[in-house]
Amino acid sequence: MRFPFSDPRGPGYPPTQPRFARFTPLGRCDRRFVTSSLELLAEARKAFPDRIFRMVTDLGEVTFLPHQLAEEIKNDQRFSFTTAFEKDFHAGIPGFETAELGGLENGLLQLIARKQLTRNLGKSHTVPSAMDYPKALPSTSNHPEVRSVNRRIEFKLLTQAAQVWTEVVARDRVLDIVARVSSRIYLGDEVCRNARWLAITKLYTTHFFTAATKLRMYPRILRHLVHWFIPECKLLRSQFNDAQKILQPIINYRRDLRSAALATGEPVPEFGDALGWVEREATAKSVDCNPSIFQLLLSTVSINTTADLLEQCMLSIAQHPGIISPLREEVRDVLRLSGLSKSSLSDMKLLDSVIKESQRLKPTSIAAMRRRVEEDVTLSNAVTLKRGTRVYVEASRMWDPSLHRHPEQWDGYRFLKLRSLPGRERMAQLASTSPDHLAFGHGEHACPGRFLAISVMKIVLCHLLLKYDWMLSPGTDVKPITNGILAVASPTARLLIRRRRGTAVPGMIE
Ligand code: HEM
Repeated sequence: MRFPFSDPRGPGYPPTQPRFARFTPLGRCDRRFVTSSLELLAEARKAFPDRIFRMVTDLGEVTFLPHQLAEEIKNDQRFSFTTAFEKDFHAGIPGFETAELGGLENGLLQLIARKQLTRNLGKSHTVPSAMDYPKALPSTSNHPEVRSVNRRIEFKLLTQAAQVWTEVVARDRVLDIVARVSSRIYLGDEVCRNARWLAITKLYTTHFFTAATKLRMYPRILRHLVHWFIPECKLLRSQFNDAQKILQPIINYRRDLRSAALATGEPVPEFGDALGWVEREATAKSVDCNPSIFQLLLSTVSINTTADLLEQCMLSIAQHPGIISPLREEVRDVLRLSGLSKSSLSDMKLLDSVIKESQRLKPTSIAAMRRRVEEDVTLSNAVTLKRGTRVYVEASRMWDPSLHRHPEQWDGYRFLKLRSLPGRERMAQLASTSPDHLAFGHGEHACPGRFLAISVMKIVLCHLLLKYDWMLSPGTDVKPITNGILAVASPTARLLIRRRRGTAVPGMIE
């Protein structure tokens, strides 16, 4: 496999004025003609190994810390994730309401992600739990309960059941599945099949990032005015209004039910989804929270990130078809033994390794731990970072030859093998974070939704591996795209997919 971060426009593309224009080791050097942000970061790292350097980026000037400092800053309150997010995503400007809540000051989102979403993975109102049904029921797709579960959760890549090869755009199909599954968890049965909501939840994040980037091209002082005229910002506002129109009646209905129950002394209904949890937690903490904004924020942090890694994983598997049989074998063995449950998902160690390896080569961001320095800080290497400095930590350990053998190659067994080394078992797991693997961040702000994302990805992959064959469409472009700090799986990659015969496995929904 080629190193995936090469310029998506292909070799020989003429050097352009890059988004990242120059880097300076705290003010010394200047560089101009580099073709991609990834190459520029790599050059800077080579020039200043293990040192701090600065770059001008689409976010303004950013200071990059070497991975050695990740541990030092990871829980330091003077490095704020909140203000970095607010400033980068225009909190306070209409349409960017999620950036305000994204400030995450009230901690509601972290709380829901950490406490409710992770803890309730095994309960009946969440999608993963829905897989527990078949365990307790005869494993036949004709059983009415199984059929109803099947209707509620659709893991279909193809609408038709035909066993013929059909070409699909990987991104579209994967995003579809993740949006449906996530909406089922976040909003319950009422909304998860609402086509208008699904369209919003799939597109909002892309519009959010595009609009934010466009707006950043204007001086901060003008942004409160110009956003009214930027088409992407208009689109964001209209999506926000549409989301409110869809969600508010449900929110009102639930509130009415609760008030009626309180008035009549009946038990107050509990709603086992994120819409219900956030209302309850906000009341308990006495904080204001607009549930529609909360849902959009949840979509922003979770749906595209999960779909992106899932797509990258499917593409990697398609590029290495030798891994498919061992994966199917592992999934089948685990399901036969213990059905689909939270603990059986952790027994799928090869699957875990395959996803982690796909993430290692193409994380969602080429640098990690976005923070803003809130007061002057002198680091252990005697460098002082001034208040207001925007900081990232270098993620290059994931491709470091001193850490990984042939780091440029995809090896689905890499992290499985690492598990067998004394002292490395925990670090080799997909959910673990460390300065060597920063794809979920690290420290206090490390992604609290990763346990949910991992379960969702594993469940979807179990279904896909057992029910479908897939391979790359001839000539399709699988190269990821890097845009500034972001890296996304190829948005145009096409797969050939077909339904498999005779895939019934005990403990698995047909
Ligand atoms: C494969 C999927 C995902 C990836 C790759 C991912 C990645 C990340 C990363 C890199 C961070 C920043 C960490 C840091 O700076 O130290 C983050 C933060 C966060 N993520 Fe995720 N994420 C994913 C899925 C999810 C899901 C499903 C949820 C929610 C259900 C979620 C909720 C959050 C929240 C709330 C934060 C902010 C944490 C804080 O401020 O303390 N993420 N994520």
